[in-house]
Formats: sequence, C-alpha cells, structure tokens
Amino acid sequence: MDIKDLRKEINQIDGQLLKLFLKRMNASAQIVKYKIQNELPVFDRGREREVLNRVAELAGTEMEAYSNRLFNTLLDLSRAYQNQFIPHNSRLVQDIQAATCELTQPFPSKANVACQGTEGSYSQQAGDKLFSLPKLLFFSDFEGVFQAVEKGLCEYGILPVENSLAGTVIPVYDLMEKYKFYIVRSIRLRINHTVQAKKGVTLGDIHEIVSHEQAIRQCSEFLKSHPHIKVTLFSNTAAAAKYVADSDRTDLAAISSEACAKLYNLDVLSDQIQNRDNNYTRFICISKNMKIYPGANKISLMLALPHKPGSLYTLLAKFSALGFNLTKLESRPMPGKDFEFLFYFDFEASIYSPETGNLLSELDRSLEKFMFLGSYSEVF
Ligand SMILES: C=C(O[C@@H]1C=C(C(=O)O)C=C[C@H]1O)C(=O)O
Repeated sequence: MDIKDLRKEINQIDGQLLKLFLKRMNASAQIVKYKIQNELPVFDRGREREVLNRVAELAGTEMEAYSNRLFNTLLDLSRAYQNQFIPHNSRLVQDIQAATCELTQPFPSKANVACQGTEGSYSQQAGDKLFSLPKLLFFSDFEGVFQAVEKGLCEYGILPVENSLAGTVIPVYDLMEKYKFYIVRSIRLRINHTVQAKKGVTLGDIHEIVSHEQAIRQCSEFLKSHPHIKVTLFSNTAAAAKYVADSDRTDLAAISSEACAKLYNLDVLSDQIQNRDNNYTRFICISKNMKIYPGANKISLMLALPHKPGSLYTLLAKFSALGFNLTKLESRPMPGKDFEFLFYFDFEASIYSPETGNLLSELDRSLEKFMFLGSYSEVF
C-alpha cells in the first residue's frame, strides 16, 4: 500500500470520527438539559471514571494510554459544551457585577490602611503611593494585616507578594488560604537598600548587620563580599533601622531604605547594595469586600485542581483559548493535606467580558476549591 492510499483511509476514518464526535456532543447536550431541570452539576466524577475504565478495557494494553488521553480530552470538551447551556447568572458573576456597578467612585484617597512593620517600611511607601491621605496602622506580622482587614479594623491592607530578585513572599501566599479578602489594586515599587548606622560610624567598624530576610536575600552579593559581618534576621527593615538607632553600638548596621535612615537619623554607609539595580517589589492592596475599580485589567484566583494527569494543562488550555496572559503561577501545599497543592494564578483579562464570566462560573461550579481573589489594576 502506498502513502496516498493510507492517507485516503485516514481521511475516511476522520470523517467517521467527526460524525461520531458530533453525535456524542449532541447526546451530551441532551444530558445537560436533564441536569438543568434536575439541578444536577455538570461534572459527574463517578460517571467519568466509569467511561474511562470502560475505554481502558476495550483499548487493549498497547493503546490504553493513548485512548485515555483521547477520552480525557473528549470528556473535557463535553463538559465545556455542557457549561455553555447553563444560564450564567451564577452567584459569583452576580457578585462581580455588583462590585463593578459601584464604580462611579474612583479609588479612594483617604482610608484606614493596615501595613506590616513600622514607620518607614517599604509597605508604608506602597501605602503612601496608593492613597494620597492614608491613615496607616502598623502590625508586627503579615497575619496581623489580614486580621485587621477581616475584622473590619482597617478598610484596606498592604502586603508584599513578590520581589524581582528574591522571588515570592511565601508566608503571604500561605496566609491567603486562611483569610477571606479581595485584591483591589497592586503596586510595583522600586526598592533601593542601603547600609545604615549611627552618625560617625564607618563601614569598616561594622561587625553585625540586621534586616528582614527578603532584604538580606536581595543583598546577598554585598554580604558575601563582607564575610566578617554577622547577619541577624529581623521582622522588617524599618524595625531593623529603629533597632540600630535605639542601640548604643557602633559596630551595628541595618539594611533598610534611605527613607528609614532619614527617619531614624542614621548615616548611609553604602547605597544601592541590592544584587541588581532594577529591584522591584510587588505589593497587593486587599479589602474585605469585593470592589472592582475602573481600569481593572488583572484577575487573581486561588484553586485546587483534581489530582489527575493533565488537570493543570486543561486549565491552562482554557486560559490560552481565551487569550489570557498568565503573569504568575504559584503552587503551595494545602495545610493538613499531604502533597495536595493550591494553585495561585494572576492573569491579564477583562472582567467585563462575558467569556471571562463564563469561565469563572464554570471553575466555581466544577472545582472543589475555588476562590476569586479580585480584579484590579497595577500602578507603578
Ligand atoms: C455527559 C455527561 O456529563 C459530563 C460529561 C461526561 C461525558 O462526556 O461522558 C461524563 C460525565 C460528566 O462529567 C454525563 O453526565 O453523562
């Protein structure tokens, strides 16, 4: 047989496959009508397992893995098609619409804002940039910020989430699962670290440096080139500067911002000591209530995916099909569950488009754990 004949045969098979595929999708559409009438969910895990087991048996050993992939894709398409028939007035979409309607008000200039650290911290700088007249309340740890927002003590909270040199601020991601909140804005702040000590002290006098672990990571090359200096972790960079200012020691320095050096009357012994010049930290501004301000172009989600091959791939394919640009994907272990992970996504998409609403409703309905964390814009 030559290749032409074989390709003719393949064309014929494809025609038959397509007819059967259309027939299968049609049957799936009939099933979803029944599900809508009887208020049943689209996804039926037990039935899918039955379908896959049956196919595995029929396929034989050699083709089992290939058939499994084909039928997983078919099931995914079948569910996606069924979802199109579900009226998309889900609770989530309604909440999003309500949060968007209030948008005659611009982002506020005055507010009670919770920050981690003390006066002079980078979180404070982020707060001062986000709000023109913020009333900042400081908390010693990140959890304090989440609690202040959840309890309504502060309308907004500011938290660092990632740094261009040191990466993700992991404790913040771990707290996100525990508290209910929405991101209403994010900000990218250029971070410049300096070594600072009491007036008159020189770099040669320094035997110990105190700072936050993120700052220490961002300045690792400077610290490596001064191996005789002991490094001590501190709760945050501003608190480290204050500690140096309050101490009598002339061999002690802090890694902190220039603003902190001014605030605590310290001398800058060395400027821009971060590993690279373009050092940025991204902060999120959170609120207890969902608020979507004009210009929102980013969306954040947190979700758990079923523990089976291809589930992350299938979700990413949906983002790709809608042209969403993924800007962050982070996975964190779920507390109390061995090796089960929560996925955190940031992507660029319009919350105002019906396709976005459909996808969010579909995920909300079909995943065991799904949190819409807000839609917002990022400022610089
Ligand atoms: C078609 C159905 O809905 C979904 C799709 C399935 C399929 O295409 O075979 C199976 C189970 C459901 O997750 C159904 O419930 O039978």
